Amino acid sequence: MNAESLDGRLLFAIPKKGRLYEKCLSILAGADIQFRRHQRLDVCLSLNHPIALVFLPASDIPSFVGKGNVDLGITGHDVILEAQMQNHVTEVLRLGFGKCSLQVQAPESGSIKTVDDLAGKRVVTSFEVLAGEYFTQVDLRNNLTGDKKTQIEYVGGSVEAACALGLADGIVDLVASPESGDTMRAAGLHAIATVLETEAVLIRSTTPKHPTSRHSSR
Ligand SMILES: Nc1ncnc2c1ncn2[C@@H]1O[C@H](COP(=O)(O)OP(=O)(O)OP(=O)(O)O)[C@@H](O)[C@H]1O
Ligand SMILES: O=P(O)(O)OC[C@H]1O[C@H](OP(=O)(O)OP(=O)(O)O)[C@H](O)[C@@H]1O
Repeated sequence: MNAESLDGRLLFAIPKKGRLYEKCLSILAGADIQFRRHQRLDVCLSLNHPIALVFLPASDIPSFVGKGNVDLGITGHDVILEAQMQNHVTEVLRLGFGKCSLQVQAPESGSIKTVDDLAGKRVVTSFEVLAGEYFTQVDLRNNLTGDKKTQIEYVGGSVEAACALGLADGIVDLVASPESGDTMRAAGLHAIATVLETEAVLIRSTTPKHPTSRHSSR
């Protein structure tokens, strides 16, 4: 595949794996967007529409869309805020799946019952921007400055293991809503605050990079 084969096509980013993947495939099927995904190839041309599907990590989609490298995408509202791309993408439609809450959690058996109990301690998360913003406010109201401030540490996954392993006093992680919380409970954690509610959204670039050029040959 080369750049010319994308000429005249709408580029549509889809999460390549994970929690949103299967639902996205259902949406494509429901819209009769037909494609054949070859093994190891992350760009596929639709067989019946002037569309190219680009399979990307959910966390990269806000930046690809926000910078105008692709035209449309599906990802989580949480991921857009974490990537700090909210001023560069427009959320066109809420999709009603991928619903979950980003929550502050602590060991159920311990003494931490509120976020103020966690202030100045160690928090592990994959959402270091959102957790950082949240605990900046917590630190301010607890008058914590300098090296007294809450320490936010990034991990790429399996966040809920951090407390049991002695890496953290609390975590910030996603909990499915309204249903599950199974991962949190299995790790002996309980939620003490909600940072935000999120779901999957359809996004487009607020300022498309090439508003006409790629589609000019149509
Ligand atoms: N348990 C869940 N229930 C519903 N939606 C979820 C859940 N966990 C995550 N999501 C949504 O799906 C998005 C992608 O999360 P997922 O865990 O699938 O990441 P991933 O694509 O596997 O990437 P990574 O490799 O970084 O974990 C999240 O940002 C969130 O919007
Ligand atoms: O409320 P629950 O139904 O238990 O879902 C919550 C879990 O789902 C997500 O992780 P995921 O399973 O996608 O894997 P990850 O931890 O590797 O990101 C999230 O990070 C939690 O761990």
